[in-house]
Amino acid sequence: MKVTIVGAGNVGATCADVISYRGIASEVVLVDIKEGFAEGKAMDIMQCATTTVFNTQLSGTTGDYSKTAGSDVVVITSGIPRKPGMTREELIGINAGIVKSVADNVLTHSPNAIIVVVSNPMDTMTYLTLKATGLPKNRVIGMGGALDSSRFKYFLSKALDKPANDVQGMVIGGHGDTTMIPLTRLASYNGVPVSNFLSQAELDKVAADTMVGGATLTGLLGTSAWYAPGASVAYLVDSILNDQKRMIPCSVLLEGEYGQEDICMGVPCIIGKNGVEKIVDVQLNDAEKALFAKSAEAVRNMNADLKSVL
Ligand SMILES: NC(=O)C1=CN([C@@H]2O[C@H](COP(=O)(O)OP(=O)(O)OC[C@H]3O[C@@H](n4cnc5c(N)ncnc54)[C@H](O)[C@@H]3O)[C@@H](O)[C@H]2O)C=CC1
Ligand SMILES: O=C([O-])CC(=O)C(=O)O
Repeated sequence: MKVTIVGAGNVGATCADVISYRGIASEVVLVDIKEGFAEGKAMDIMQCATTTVFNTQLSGTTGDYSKTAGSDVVVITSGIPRKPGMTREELIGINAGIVKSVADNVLTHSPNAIIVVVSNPMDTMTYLTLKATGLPKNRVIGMGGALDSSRFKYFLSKALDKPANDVQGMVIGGHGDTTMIPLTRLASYNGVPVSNFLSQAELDKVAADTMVGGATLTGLLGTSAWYAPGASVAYLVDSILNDQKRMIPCSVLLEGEYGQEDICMGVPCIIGKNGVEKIVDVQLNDAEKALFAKSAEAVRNMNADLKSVL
């Protein structure tokens, strides 16, 4: 199975690294626009093959998309990340043009690929990719909810003082500082509702910390995060390539689901070899429905800015 990752920067290279050492794909091609950068990242990761023990074949190219031909999955991480104090939405001006041209290039050589969109503002970039390529909706998947959910579980585990892998939880809605919806009502500690252990004030703090999880890391690091983002993309790619049919919140085209039309937003999806195989309809309560509608309004306003590129 072959994966192309466009953008060999922090997130793209971390994703390639995780895919390799976990043996998720047999071949990974990194593409970047910066001369020699993807080649260098691929060589550096390949030199781990005998110490972390993997057989994945990695290569890099500066913009030669013929090397990506026949990819099963293409991950788009190309574009700029935010700096402290910025929102993801402020990246649209530069990233929209990059994502659109990259999507065209990859499809020329891999017409059957499933595309995973990572570049921010991710929900809008996913919508752009879908509209610009005309691909069926099962083949364009925005990655955000997997990451936001892993952060949610991290903050829950800290509040509970229990291992993160014993915590279940999900974040839906937009992948933005104010648009994410951590579903605290449905989160559990090994199947027991977390409200059995945490007060409403503690749960509210977990939700608030989750929503600004990316901004907090950007403030600490000076650029946005990459370890958890790269690993989250690899987790999603694994479910596609190995047909695991995991339920993962992803940004996908909604056509009436969750009361929304013509918008890509985070909802729980079954992810398998066909990409998005099913959107799972979770019964939200009235407060959650209102948050989802508000989140959709913000994402829709952002999508309106795509008029110049679409
Ligand atoms: N959806 C999500 O959950 C997350 C999204 N992101 C987003 O992912 C994107 C990448 O973030 P980082 O890897 O940290 O940035 P980075 O700056 O480390 O890497 C981006 C790479 O894209 C390359 N690039 C730019 N234009 C290109 C083009 N036309 N073709 C090929 N390569 C091109 C750059 O040369 C650079 O190496 C950002 O937009 C960031 O906001 C980051 C983390 C999580
Ligand atoms: O915060 C950012 O800009 C990058 C991102 O999407 C995340 O880490 O969640």
